[in-house]
Amino acid sequence: MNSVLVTGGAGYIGSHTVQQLVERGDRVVVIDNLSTGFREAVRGASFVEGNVGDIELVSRVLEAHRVDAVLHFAAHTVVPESVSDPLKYYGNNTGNTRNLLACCARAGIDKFIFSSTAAVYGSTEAGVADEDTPTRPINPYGTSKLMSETMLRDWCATGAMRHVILRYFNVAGCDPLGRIGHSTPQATLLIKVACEHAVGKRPSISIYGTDYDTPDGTGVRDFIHVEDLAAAHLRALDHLRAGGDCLTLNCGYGHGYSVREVVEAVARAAGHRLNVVELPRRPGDIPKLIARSDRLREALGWEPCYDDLDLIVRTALSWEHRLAGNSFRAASVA
Ligand SMILES: NC(=O)c1ccc[n+]([C@@H]2O[C@H](COP(=O)([O-])OP(=O)(O)OC[C@H]3O[C@@H](n4cnc5c(N)ncnc54)[C@H](O)[C@@H]3O)[C@@H](O)[C@H]2O)c1
Ligand SMILES: O=c1ccn([C@@H]2O[C@H](COP(=O)(O)OP(=O)(O)O[C@H]3O[C@H](CO)[C@H](O)[C@H](O)[C@H]3O)[C@@H](O)[C@H]2O)c(=O)[nH]1
Repeated sequence: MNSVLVTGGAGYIGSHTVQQLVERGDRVVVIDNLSTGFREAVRGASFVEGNVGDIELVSRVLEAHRVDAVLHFAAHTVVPESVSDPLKYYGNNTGNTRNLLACCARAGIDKFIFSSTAAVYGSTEAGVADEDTPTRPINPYGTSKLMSETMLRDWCATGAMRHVILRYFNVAGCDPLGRIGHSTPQATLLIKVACEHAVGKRPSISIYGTDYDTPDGTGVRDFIHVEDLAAAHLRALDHLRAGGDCLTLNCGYGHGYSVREVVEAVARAAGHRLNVVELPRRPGDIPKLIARSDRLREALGWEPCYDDLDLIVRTALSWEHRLAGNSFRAASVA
């Protein structure tokens, strides 16, 4: 039986996808250097610790596990860090993706699913993006991902490979059964940070900017539950295995919530007030970004199961309690 290679499978989104693949009976091998991932998050799959840019190592794994498709999650993901250290991002996100593609070429692998980001769009006029919206990233993280997209399309144009590029919007929430979650150290993402405050790991939650041209003055984002996003990867894999064409797809629900609404949802889930500090806008933030995600639904037959802010927040908070060693309602959050 062939295997799927999942790079970055010990990380937040990769581990949820590995779990779904394993649960439905796919054979999976993970390569992860554990720079931000966790060995114990990889359950039921083979695990190889190493760098996805290491051509010899990756080539050995592709051959030994008879890999027929690659899901490429491994990357650095912190936007402000990409501004202060852009070469780190071009090296890991773009350079290492090039090496991985070279290994696939050598091994004759013809199916590739790539973790891209809504950050490739930058600031859009109406705060909404479909896949044909011009890509104008405003930070090196977004550019490093866009460069990988271009490289992948160019390689696929030779006929050697077919791809699905998934552009994730704001990913949040955790496995509703509490087996794995979002453990990234020094997290900066809103729902994770707010939940860390709710369990007492941080003294407050900051709202960056209350003067945007949005209904309540705070930023608006399209939050997608990690389980729905993982499910989109499985459908993308099936699409490629069935001989489907190359696709670029937004991954979001098509509607958004404001930062203030998110903070209120976390307070509701926690059952107590939060210490909210209102601060000026965070440099580089855009007011609003919502996905048009009709193409994902039409091309892959994907339908969300967790499109509910309170549910997203409850699963995230439940995991945060587990990390903090508190008792929690893991099995009942869904
Ligand atoms: N979290 C989000 O909201 C979001 C949004 C858009 C896109 N993405 C993309 O999704 C993917 C996964 O992100 P995540 O949130 O799960 O982050 P994460 O940091 O939890 O996962 C990344 C994983 O890749 C591993 N890794 C990094 N560089 C590696 C290398 N050179 N070799 C081997 N392993 C390496 C890390 O150890 C980690 O396990 C990334 O490509 C990211 O750019 C995430
Ligand atoms: O402590 C916080 C954290 C965030 N925010 C606000 O919450 C919103 C969302 O911010 P996040 O940092 O959670 O997410 P971003 O929208 O900045 O970016 C995320 O989603 C992008 C896609 O849209 C990229 O994929 C990127 O990798 C990922 O960091 C923004 O208005 C931000 O200012 C706060 O007010 N306080």
